Amino acid sequence: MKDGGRLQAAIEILEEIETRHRPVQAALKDWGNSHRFAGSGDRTAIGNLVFDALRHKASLSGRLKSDTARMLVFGTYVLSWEKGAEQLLAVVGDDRHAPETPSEAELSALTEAQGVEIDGAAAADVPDWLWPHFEDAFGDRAVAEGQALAARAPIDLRVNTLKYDRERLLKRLAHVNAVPCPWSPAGLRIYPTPGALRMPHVQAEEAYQKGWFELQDEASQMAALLAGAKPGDQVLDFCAGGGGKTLALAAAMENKGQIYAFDADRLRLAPIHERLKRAGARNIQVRDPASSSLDDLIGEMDLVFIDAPCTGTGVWRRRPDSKWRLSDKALEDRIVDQRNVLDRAAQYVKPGGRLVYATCSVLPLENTGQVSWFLEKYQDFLSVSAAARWQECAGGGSAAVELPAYATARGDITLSPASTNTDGFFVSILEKSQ
Ligand SMILES: C[S@@+](CC[C@H](N)C(=O)[O-])C[C@H]1O[C@@H](n2cnc3c(N)ncnc32)[C@H](O)[C@@H]1O
Repeated sequence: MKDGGRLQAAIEILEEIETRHRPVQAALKDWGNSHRFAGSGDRTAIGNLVFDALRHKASLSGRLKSDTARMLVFGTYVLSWEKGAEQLLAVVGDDRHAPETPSEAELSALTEAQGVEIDGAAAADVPDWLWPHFEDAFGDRAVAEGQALAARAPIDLRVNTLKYDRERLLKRLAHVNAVPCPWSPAGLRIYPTPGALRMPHVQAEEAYQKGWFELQDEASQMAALLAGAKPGDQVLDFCAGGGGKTLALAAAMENKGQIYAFDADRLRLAPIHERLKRAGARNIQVRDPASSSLDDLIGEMDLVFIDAPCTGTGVWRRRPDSKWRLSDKALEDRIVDQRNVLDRAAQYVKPGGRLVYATCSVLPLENTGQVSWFLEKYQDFLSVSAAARWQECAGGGSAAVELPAYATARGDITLSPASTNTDGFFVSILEKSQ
Protein backbone atom coordinates (compact mmCIF):
# COMPACT_ATOMS: atom_id res chain seq x y z
CA MET A 1 0.00 0.00 0.00
CA LYS A 2 1.04 3.58 -0.55
CA ASP A 3 0.58 6.35 2.01
CA GLY A 4 -2.71 7.45 0.41
CA GLY A 5 -4.32 4.04 1.00
CA ARG A 6 -2.94 3.92 4.53
CA LEU A 7 -4.48 7.32 5.30
CA GLN A 8 -7.87 6.15 3.99
CA ALA A 9 -7.65 2.96 6.09
CA ALA A 10 -6.85 4.97 9.23
CA ILE A 11 -9.84 7.26 8.55
CA GLU A 12 -12.20 4.28 8.19
CA ILE A 13 -10.90 2.69 11.39
CA LEU A 14 -11.21 5.93 13.38
CA GLU A 15 -14.79 6.37 12.11
CA GLU A 16 -15.55 2.82 13.21
CA ILE A 17 -14.12 3.53 16.67
CA GLU A 18 -16.10 6.77 17.02
CA THR A 19 -19.45 5.69 15.62
CA ARG A 20 -19.61 2.13 16.92
CA HIS A 21 -17.60 2.72 20.12
CA ARG A 22 -15.23 -0.12 19.20
CA PRO A 23 -12.02 -0.67 21.17
CA VAL A 24 -9.10 0.40 19.00
CA GLN A 25 -7.33 -2.97 18.99
CA ALA A 26 -10.50 -4.78 17.93
CA ALA A 27 -11.17 -2.26 15.15
CA LEU A 28 -7.58 -2.61 13.86
CA LYS A 29 -7.77 -6.40 13.97
CA ASP A 30 -11.08 -6.48 12.06
CA TRP A 31 -9.69 -4.17 9.43
CA GLY A 32 -6.65 -6.44 9.04
CA ASN A 33 -8.86 -9.52 8.69
CA SER A 34 -10.93 -7.95 5.96
CA HIS A 35 -7.92 -6.53 4.07
CA ARG A 36 -5.61 -9.51 3.87
CA PHE A 37 -3.52 -7.93 1.10
CA ALA A 38 -2.12 -5.38 3.59
CA GLY A 39 1.41 -6.29 4.68
CA SER A 40 2.80 -5.96 8.18
CA GLY A 41 4.43 -2.60 7.34
CA ASP A 42 1.03 -1.28 6.22
CA ARG A 43 -0.68 -2.50 9.37
CA THR A 44 1.97 -0.88 11.54
CA ALA A 45 1.72 2.43 9.69
CA ILE A 46 -2.09 2.42 9.85
CA GLY A 47 -2.04 1.46 13.55
CA ASN A 48 0.44 4.26 14.28
CA LEU A 49 -1.75 6.80 12.45
CA VAL A 50 -4.83 5.70 14.41
CA PHE A 51 -3.07 5.67 17.78
CA ASP A 52 -1.36 9.01 17.19
CA ALA A 53 -4.65 10.60 16.09
CA LEU A 54 -6.26 9.38 19.33
CA ARG A 55 -3.30 10.54 21.41
CA HIS A 56 -3.64 14.08 20.11
CA LYS A 57 -7.36 14.20 19.45
CA ALA A 58 -8.09 17.32 21.53
CA SER A 59 -5.09 19.37 20.44
CA LEU A 60 -5.57 18.45 16.75
CA SER A 61 -9.30 19.25 16.90
CA GLY A 62 -8.54 22.56 18.64
CA ARG A 63 -5.90 23.56 16.10
CA LEU A 64 -7.79 22.34 13.05
CA LYS A 65 -11.23 23.45 14.32
CA SER A 66 -12.61 20.08 13.28
CA ASP A 67 -12.82 16.68 14.91
CA THR A 68 -13.74 14.58 11.88
CA ALA A 69 -11.76 11.36 11.46
CA ARG A 70 -10.51 12.68 8.14
CA MET A 71 -9.06 15.87 9.63
CA LEU A 72 -7.59 14.03 12.63
CA VAL A 73 -5.74 11.67 10.30
CA PHE A 74 -4.63 14.46 7.94
CA GLY A 75 -3.50 16.47 10.98
CA THR A 76 -1.52 13.52 12.32
CA TYR A 77 0.21 13.05 8.98
CA VAL A 78 0.91 16.73 8.30
CA LEU A 79 1.65 17.99 11.83
CA SER A 80 2.57 15.12 14.18
CA TRP A 81 4.48 13.16 11.55
CA GLU A 82 5.82 16.42 10.13
CA LYS A 83 5.11 15.45 6.52
CA GLY A 84 3.64 18.82 5.66
CA ALA A 85 0.64 19.75 3.51
CA GLU A 86 2.49 19.43 0.20
CA GLN A 87 3.37 15.82 0.90
CA LEU A 88 -0.26 15.14 1.86
CA LEU A 89 -1.46 16.56 -1.45
CA ALA A 90 1.12 14.48 -3.31
CA VAL A 91 0.17 11.19 -1.66
CA VAL A 92 -3.60 11.62 -2.02
CA GLY A 93 -3.25 12.72 -5.66
CA ASP A 94 -1.18 9.74 -6.59
CA ASP A 95 -3.33 6.85 -5.28
CA ARG A 96 -6.84 5.71 -6.22
CA HIS A 97 -7.26 4.17 -2.74
CA ALA A 98 -6.53 7.50 -1.06
CA PRO A 99 -9.13 9.78 0.55
CA GLU A 100 -10.60 12.61 -1.48
CA THR A 101 -8.19 15.50 -1.97
CA PRO A 102 -8.46 18.03 0.89
CA SER A 103 -10.76 20.96 0.16
CA GLU A 104 -9.47 24.55 0.15
CA ALA A 105 -10.89 25.05 3.66
CA GLU A 106 -9.28 21.83 4.95
CA LEU A 107 -5.99 22.76 3.41
CA SER A 108 -5.90 26.20 4.96
CA ALA A 109 -6.85 24.73 8.37
CA LEU A 110 -3.91 22.32 8.03
CA THR A 111 -1.42 24.98 6.97
CA GLU A 112 -2.52 27.50 9.61
CA ALA A 113 -2.84 24.99 12.46
CA GLN A 114 0.58 25.62 14.02
CA GLY A 115 -0.30 29.26 14.61
CA VAL A 116 -3.64 28.53 16.35
CA GLU A 117 -3.38 29.15 20.11
CA ILE A 118 -4.81 26.44 22.34
CA ASP A 119 -4.42 26.02 26.07
CA GLY A 120 -5.57 24.03 29.11
CA ALA A 121 -7.24 20.69 28.45
CA ALA A 122 -6.91 20.97 24.65
CA ALA A 123 -3.19 21.77 24.76
CA ALA A 124 -2.67 18.91 27.22
CA ASP A 125 -4.85 16.43 25.27
CA VAL A 126 -6.85 15.74 28.41
CA PRO A 127 -10.68 15.42 28.47
CA ASP A 128 -12.30 18.71 29.62
CA TRP A 129 -14.04 17.17 32.64
CA LEU A 130 -10.71 15.80 33.93
CA TRP A 131 -8.77 19.02 33.55
CA PRO A 132 -9.39 20.31 37.13
CA HIS A 133 -8.07 16.98 38.47
CA PHE A 134 -4.99 17.33 36.31
CA GLU A 135 -4.33 20.83 37.55
CA ASP A 136 -4.80 19.51 41.06
CA ALA A 137 -2.18 16.85 40.43
CA PHE A 138 0.41 18.88 38.55
CA GLY A 139 -0.29 22.60 39.07
CA ASP A 140 1.43 24.73 36.46
CA ARG A 141 3.07 21.65 34.94
CA ALA A 142 -0.31 20.12 34.00
CA VAL A 143 -0.03 20.93 30.26
CA ALA A 144 3.49 19.48 30.03
CA GLU A 145 2.37 16.34 31.88
CA GLY A 146 -0.67 15.90 29.63
CA GLN A 147 1.48 16.32 26.54
CA ALA A 148 3.98 13.74 27.80
CA LEU A 149 1.10 11.32 28.45
CA ALA A 150 0.06 11.86 24.83
CA ALA A 151 3.47 10.84 23.46
CA ARG A 152 4.41 7.34 22.33
CA ALA A 153 5.70 5.06 25.09
CA PRO A 154 8.98 3.15 25.09
CA ILE A 155 9.09 -0.61 25.54
CA ASP A 156 10.48 -1.30 29.01
CA LEU A 157 11.80 -4.71 30.02
CA ARG A 158 12.61 -6.07 33.45
CA VAL A 159 15.50 -8.48 33.50
CA ASN A 160 14.43 -11.58 35.40
CA THR A 161 17.26 -11.71 37.92
CA LEU A 162 16.16 -15.22 38.94
CA LYS A 163 17.62 -16.39 35.64
CA TYR A 164 19.75 -13.70 34.04
CA ASP A 165 21.50 -10.36 34.52
CA ARG A 166 21.17 -6.93 32.94
CA GLU A 167 24.64 -6.69 31.42
CA ARG A 168 24.27 -9.94 29.50
CA LEU A 169 20.74 -9.09 28.37
CA LEU A 170 21.90 -5.67 27.21
CA LYS A 171 24.39 -7.37 24.87
CA ARG A 172 21.81 -9.88 23.61
CA LEU A 173 19.36 -7.08 22.83
CA ALA A 174 21.86 -4.67 21.25
CA HIS A 175 20.21 -5.28 17.84
CA VAL A 176 16.97 -3.67 19.08
CA ASN A 177 18.85 -0.72 20.61
CA ALA A 178 18.02 -1.59 24.22
CA VAL A 179 19.62 0.73 26.79
CA PRO A 180 19.56 0.68 30.61
CA CYS A 181 16.56 2.37 32.27
CA PRO A 182 17.52 5.34 34.46
CA TRP A 183 15.90 4.21 37.73
CA SER A 184 15.26 0.48 37.86
CA PRO A 185 18.48 -1.53 38.29
CA ALA A 186 16.80 -4.40 36.41
CA GLY A 187 15.29 -2.25 33.65
CA LEU A 188 16.10 -1.99 29.95
CA ARG A 189 14.41 0.38 27.55
CA ILE A 190 13.78 0.53 23.82
CA TYR A 191 12.81 4.07 22.85
CA PRO A 192 9.82 4.60 20.56
CA THR A 193 10.30 4.97 16.82
CA PRO A 194 8.72 7.90 14.96
CA GLY A 195 6.12 7.99 12.16
CA ALA A 196 5.28 4.76 10.37
CA LEU A 197 8.13 2.72 11.85
CA ARG A 198 7.49 -0.47 13.78
CA MET A 199 8.69 -1.23 17.31
CA PRO A 200 10.58 -4.53 17.67
CA HIS A 201 8.51 -7.57 18.63
CA VAL A 202 10.53 -8.45 21.71
CA GLN A 203 8.32 -11.39 22.70
CA ALA A 204 9.70 -13.20 19.68
CA GLU A 205 13.22 -13.04 21.16
CA GLU A 206 14.69 -16.30 22.41
CA ALA A 207 15.58 -14.49 25.64
CA TYR A 208 11.88 -13.81 26.26
CA GLN A 209 10.87 -17.39 25.52
CA LYS A 210 13.47 -18.52 28.04
CA GLY A 211 12.06 -16.24 30.74
CA TRP A 212 15.11 -13.99 30.94
CA PHE A 213 13.00 -10.85 30.86
CA GLU A 214 9.46 -9.59 31.32
CA LEU A 215 7.73 -6.68 29.63
CA GLN A 216 7.11 -4.17 32.39
CA ASP A 217 7.10 -0.39 32.50
CA GLU A 218 9.83 1.07 34.68
CA ALA A 219 7.25 2.68 37.01
CA SER A 220 5.82 -0.76 37.83
CA GLN A 221 9.32 -2.13 38.33
CA MET A 222 10.05 0.70 40.75
CA ALA A 223 6.77 0.21 42.64
CA ALA A 224 7.71 -3.42 43.30
CA LEU A 225 11.22 -2.40 44.32
CA LEU A 226 10.01 0.36 46.65
CA ALA A 227 7.85 -2.22 48.45
CA GLY A 228 11.11 -3.60 49.86
CA ALA A 229 10.21 -7.33 49.83
CA LYS A 230 13.17 -9.34 51.19
CA PRO A 231 14.14 -13.00 50.82
CA GLY A 232 12.18 -14.98 53.42
CA ASP A 233 9.27 -12.51 53.71
CA GLN A 234 5.60 -13.49 53.71
CA VAL A 235 3.91 -11.37 51.04
CA LEU A 236 0.33 -11.05 49.82
CA ASP A 237 -0.10 -9.58 46.34
CA PHE A 238 -3.76 -8.73 46.80
CA CYS A 239 -4.56 -7.50 43.26
CA ALA A 240 -2.19 -9.80 41.42
CA GLY A 241 -4.00 -9.82 38.05
CA GLY A 242 -1.73 -11.42 35.45
CA GLY A 243 1.16 -11.36 37.90
CA GLY A 244 3.40 -8.54 36.67
CA LYS A 245 4.18 -7.24 40.18
CA THR A 246 4.12 -10.76 41.64
CA LEU A 247 7.02 -11.78 39.41
CA ALA A 248 8.99 -8.64 40.24
CA LEU A 249 8.45 -9.30 43.96
CA ALA A 250 9.57 -12.93 43.54
CA ALA A 251 12.78 -11.77 41.88
CA ALA A 252 13.44 -9.24 44.69
CA MET A 253 12.92 -12.10 47.18
CA GLU A 254 15.31 -14.38 45.25
CA ASN A 255 12.63 -17.08 45.29
CA LYS A 256 12.85 -17.30 49.09
CA GLY A 257 9.90 -16.86 51.46
CA GLN A 258 6.34 -16.96 50.20
CA ILE A 259 4.15 -14.83 47.96
CA TYR A 260 0.42 -15.40 47.89
CA ALA A 261 -1.03 -14.14 44.62
CA PHE A 262 -4.70 -13.25 44.87
CA ASP A 263 -7.17 -11.40 42.68
CA ALA A 264 -10.95 -11.06 42.98
CA ASP A 265 -11.25 -11.87 39.29
CA ARG A 266 -10.07 -15.40 38.52
CA LEU A 267 -10.02 -14.71 34.77
CA ARG A 268 -7.45 -11.98 35.26
CA LEU A 269 -5.41 -14.30 37.45
CA ALA A 270 -5.46 -17.15 34.91
CA PRO A 271 -2.35 -16.23 32.84
CA ILE A 272 -0.20 -16.14 35.98
CA HIS A 273 0.43 -19.91 36.02
CA GLU A 274 2.15 -19.93 32.64
CA ARG A 275 4.15 -16.80 33.49
CA LEU A 276 5.42 -18.23 36.79
CA LYS A 277 6.70 -21.31 34.98
CA ARG A 278 8.48 -19.33 32.28
CA ALA A 279 10.09 -17.03 34.85
CA GLY A 280 11.19 -19.89 37.14
CA ALA A 281 9.43 -18.25 40.12
CA ARG A 282 8.96 -20.96 42.73
CA ASN A 283 7.88 -19.12 45.87
CA ILE A 284 4.38 -18.20 44.71
CA GLN A 285 1.09 -19.76 45.76
CA VAL A 286 -1.82 -18.67 43.61
CA ARG A 287 -4.99 -18.27 45.64
CA ASP A 288 -7.97 -18.61 43.34
CA PRO A 289 -10.89 -16.55 44.72
CA ALA A 290 -13.38 -19.27 43.81
CA SER A 291 -11.71 -22.18 45.55
CA SER A 292 -9.53 -20.85 48.35
CA SER A 293 -9.69 -18.44 51.24
CA LEU A 294 -7.13 -16.03 52.67
CA ASP A 295 -8.24 -16.50 56.29
CA ASP A 296 -5.00 -18.23 57.27
CA LEU A 297 -3.08 -15.08 56.27
CA ILE A 298 -4.86 -12.64 58.59
CA GLY A 299 -2.32 -10.71 60.66
CA GLU A 300 0.59 -12.73 59.19
CA MET A 301 2.00 -10.75 56.25
CA ASP A 302 5.25 -8.81 56.27
CA LEU A 303 4.01 -7.04 53.16
CA VAL A 304 0.63 -6.65 51.51
CA PHE A 305 0.96 -5.16 48.04
CA ILE A 306 -2.09 -3.47 46.54
CA ASP A 307 -1.81 -2.72 42.83
CA ALA A 308 -5.25 -1.18 42.98
CA PRO A 309 -7.93 -1.13 40.29
CA CYS A 310 -7.86 2.44 38.91
CA THR A 311 -8.74 4.71 36.00
CA GLY A 312 -5.39 4.03 34.32
CA THR A 313 -4.73 7.74 33.64
CA GLY A 314 -1.01 7.02 34.04
CA VAL A 315 -0.91 4.62 31.09
CA TRP A 316 -2.55 6.78 28.45
CA ARG A 317 0.66 6.62 26.37
CA ARG A 318 -0.10 2.93 25.84
CA ARG A 319 -3.92 3.12 25.69
CA PRO A 320 -4.77 6.50 24.20
CA ASP A 321 -8.36 5.51 23.40
CA SER A 322 -9.07 4.89 27.09
CA LYS A 323 -8.66 8.57 27.98
CA TRP A 324 -11.59 9.62 25.81
CA ARG A 325 -13.75 6.78 27.11
CA LEU A 326 -13.14 7.50 30.79
CA SER A 327 -16.15 9.00 32.60
CA ASP A 328 -16.71 10.68 35.95
CA LYS A 329 -18.88 7.69 36.86
CA ALA A 330 -15.94 5.32 36.21
CA LEU A 331 -13.73 7.50 38.42
CA GLU A 332 -16.33 7.39 41.20
CA ASP A 333 -16.61 3.61 40.86
CA ARG A 334 -12.83 3.13 41.07
CA ILE A 335 -12.70 5.24 44.23
CA VAL A 336 -15.25 2.92 45.82
CA ASP A 337 -13.32 -0.17 44.59
CA GLN A 338 -10.08 1.21 46.01
CA ARG A 339 -11.55 1.78 49.46
CA ASN A 340 -13.04 -1.68 49.36
CA VAL A 341 -9.65 -3.19 48.49
CA LEU A 342 -7.87 -1.17 51.19
CA ASP A 343 -10.47 -2.23 53.78
CA ARG A 344 -10.08 -5.88 52.92
CA ALA A 345 -6.34 -6.00 52.46
CA ALA A 346 -5.38 -4.18 55.68
CA GLN A 347 -6.33 -7.14 57.89
CA TYR A 348 -3.55 -9.34 56.48
CA VAL A 349 -0.70 -7.06 57.56
CA LYS A 350 1.11 -8.26 60.69
CA PRO A 351 2.09 -5.80 63.44
CA GLY A 352 5.20 -4.01 62.14
CA GLY A 353 4.39 -5.11 58.58
CA ARG A 354 3.76 -2.89 55.54
CA LEU A 355 0.92 -2.16 53.20
CA VAL A 356 1.97 -0.73 49.85
CA TYR A 357 -0.78 1.06 47.94
CA ALA A 358 -0.05 1.68 44.26
CA THR A 359 -2.07 2.79 41.25
CA CYS A 360 -1.30 3.48 37.60
CA SER A 361 -3.26 6.71 37.91
CA VAL A 362 -2.06 10.27 38.43
CA LEU A 363 -5.31 11.60 39.92
CA PRO A 364 -5.08 12.77 43.55
CA LEU A 365 -8.58 11.45 44.29
CA GLU A 366 -7.34 7.91 43.64
CA ASN A 367 -3.96 8.43 45.25
CA THR A 368 -3.13 10.82 48.08
CA GLY A 369 -6.87 11.24 48.78
CA GLN A 370 -7.28 7.52 49.36
CA VAL A 371 -4.21 7.32 51.57
CA SER A 372 -5.50 10.20 53.71
CA TRP A 373 -8.87 8.42 53.99
CA PHE A 374 -7.12 5.19 55.00
CA LEU A 375 -4.86 6.80 57.61
CA GLU A 376 -7.84 8.56 59.15
CA LYS A 377 -9.79 5.29 59.38
CA TYR A 378 -6.93 2.97 60.43
CA GLN A 379 -5.08 4.81 63.13
CA ASP A 380 -2.79 1.83 63.75
CA PHE A 381 -1.11 2.50 60.37
CA LEU A 382 1.50 5.20 59.82
CA SER A 383 2.91 6.54 56.59
CA VAL A 384 6.52 5.66 55.72
CA SER A 385 8.29 7.78 53.12
CA ALA A 386 8.28 6.17 49.66
CA ALA A 387 10.39 9.14 48.55
CA ALA A 388 13.16 8.20 51.00
CA ARG A 389 12.98 4.59 49.76
CA TRP A 390 13.26 5.90 46.20
CA GLN A 391 16.52 7.59 47.08
CA GLU A 392 17.83 4.37 48.62
CA CYS A 393 17.12 2.14 45.66
CA ALA A 394 16.54 4.09 42.41
CA GLY A 395 19.43 3.76 39.98
CA GLY A 396 20.77 0.89 42.08
CA GLY A 397 21.18 3.22 45.08
CA SER A 398 23.32 5.77 43.22
CA ALA A 399 23.85 8.91 45.25
CA ALA A 400 22.93 11.12 42.27
CA VAL A 401 19.28 10.07 42.29
CA GLU A 402 16.88 12.95 42.80
CA LEU A 403 13.50 12.84 44.47
CA PRO A 404 10.57 12.44 42.09
CA ALA A 405 9.06 15.87 41.39
CA TYR A 406 5.73 14.97 42.93
CA ALA A 407 6.42 13.81 46.47
CA THR A 408 4.06 14.79 49.29
CA ALA A 409 5.19 15.88 52.75
CA ARG A 410 4.18 12.36 53.86
CA GLY A 411 6.53 10.90 51.25
CA ASP A 412 3.94 9.44 48.84
CA ILE A 413 5.25 9.70 45.29
CA THR A 414 3.72 10.13 41.86
CA LEU A 415 5.82 9.17 38.85
CA SER A 416 4.96 10.58 35.43
CA PRO A 417 6.21 10.65 31.84
CA ALA A 418 7.35 14.27 32.03
CA SER A 419 9.07 14.00 35.42
CA THR A 420 10.51 10.46 35.57
CA ASN A 421 10.07 9.40 31.95
CA THR A 422 7.94 6.46 33.07
CA ASP A 423 4.23 5.71 32.99
CA GLY A 424 2.22 7.65 35.56
CA PHE A 425 2.24 5.73 38.82
CA PHE A 426 1.55 6.38 42.49
CA VAL A 427 3.17 4.64 45.47
CA SER A 428 2.45 5.01 49.16
CA ILE A 429 3.96 2.89 51.95
CA LEU A 430 1.99 2.37 55.17
CA GLU A 431 3.31 0.58 58.23
CA LYS A 432 1.19 -1.13 60.88
CA SER A 433 2.22 -0.33 64.42
CA GLN A 434 3.70 -3.15 66.56
C1 LIG B 1 -4.06 -2.82 38.18
S1 LIG B 1 -4.77 -4.38 38.07
C2 LIG B 1 -3.52 -5.45 38.68
C3 LIG B 1 -2.34 -5.65 37.74
C4 LIG B 1 -1.34 -6.68 38.26
N1 LIG B 1 -0.94 -6.46 39.62
C5 LIG B 1 -0.08 -6.73 37.41
O1 LIG B 1 0.97 -6.25 37.80
O2 LIG B 1 -0.17 -7.29 36.31
C6 LIG B 1 -5.93 -4.35 39.39
C7 LIG B 1 -6.52 -5.68 39.75
O3 LIG B 1 -7.33 -5.53 40.91
C8 LIG B 1 -8.30 -6.55 40.87
N2 LIG B 1 -9.36 -6.24 41.85
C9 LIG B 1 -10.39 -5.37 41.74
N3 LIG B 1 -11.12 -5.38 42.87
C10 LIG B 1 -10.55 -6.26 43.71
C11 LIG B 1 -10.86 -6.72 45.02
N4 LIG B 1 -11.91 -6.27 45.70
N5 LIG B 1 -10.04 -7.66 45.58
C12 LIG B 1 -8.95 -8.12 44.90
N6 LIG B 1 -8.65 -7.74 43.64
C13 LIG B 1 -9.43 -6.82 43.06
C14 LIG B 1 -8.75 -6.55 39.42
O4 LIG B 1 -9.35 -7.76 39.07
C15 LIG B 1 -7.43 -6.30 38.68
O5 LIG B 1 -6.85 -7.51 38.25
